[in-house]
Amino acid sequence: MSTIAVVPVKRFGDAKQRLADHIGEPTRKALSEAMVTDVLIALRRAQRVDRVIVVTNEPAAEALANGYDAEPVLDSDGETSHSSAALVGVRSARERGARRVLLVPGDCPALDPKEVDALIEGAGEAPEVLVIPDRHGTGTNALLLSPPDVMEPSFGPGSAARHVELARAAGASAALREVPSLALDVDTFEDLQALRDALAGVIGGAAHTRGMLNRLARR
Ligand SMILES: Nc1nc2c(ncn2[C@@H]2O[C@H](COP(=O)(O)OP(=O)(O)OP(=O)(O)O)[C@@H](O)[C@H]2O)c(=O)[nH]1
Ligand SMILES: C=C(OP(=O)(O)O)C(=O)O
Repeated sequence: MSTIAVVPVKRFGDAKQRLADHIGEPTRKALSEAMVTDVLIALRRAQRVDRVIVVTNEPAAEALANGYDAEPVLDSDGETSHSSAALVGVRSARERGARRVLLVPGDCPALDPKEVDALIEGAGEAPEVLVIPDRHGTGTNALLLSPPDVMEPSFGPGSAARHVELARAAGASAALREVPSLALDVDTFEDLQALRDALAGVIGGAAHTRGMLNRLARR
């Protein structure tokens, strides 16, 4: 069954506003770029992901997509939200024959290709939605949608429980699946610390983000 990963990426100049009190704009841009790079490298290594689509209006992210075997797709004008960018990607994935879509954020750089493969291998029969929560258990970091249009994503606070409800309302089976490397998105300065601690415990992966974290630690 063809699985396409969809990675929405905001313009780097607008991204990571919740880090603005701690990190200046040039470094935030560089960090965003490093994280997207690591996500694309991990997805390229995942054997169960047939194709990767990056939804973005950011020229640097478009270039990264081209460089890492992904396909850039333009977001709508004004990049209205994570959920609407995800929908743009789902539509493109369906046009390319996807039977399943994995929505992955560009700010989960610890992403482990083996965990991605295990998630996809463990998926059941469609219609099904698997919700991968953040480390707090309340937000959603990834969604595995089978078929891709089984429901519309609804990211934002409290989205893990909401996604389960929406899936069930659409007549699909729905479950939360904890995927450790997908729990670590970077929204806040505390998330950066949690990521740093987690990466210290594993060898390999997230090379670009590790470099940025080292730079930040030296400041
Ligand atoms: N293409 C696109 N991607 C988005 C949009 N909003 C969020 N994203 C992406 O969705 C993923 C999760 O986004 P957030 O966790 O909200 O990150 P963020 O918007 O950079 O962070 P804040 O500015 O602090 O809200 C990241 O990969 C973002 O780049 C959007 O409007 N368009
Ligand atoms: C990360 C989430 O949403 P947003 O990208 O809108 O912050 C979420 O739903 O947990």
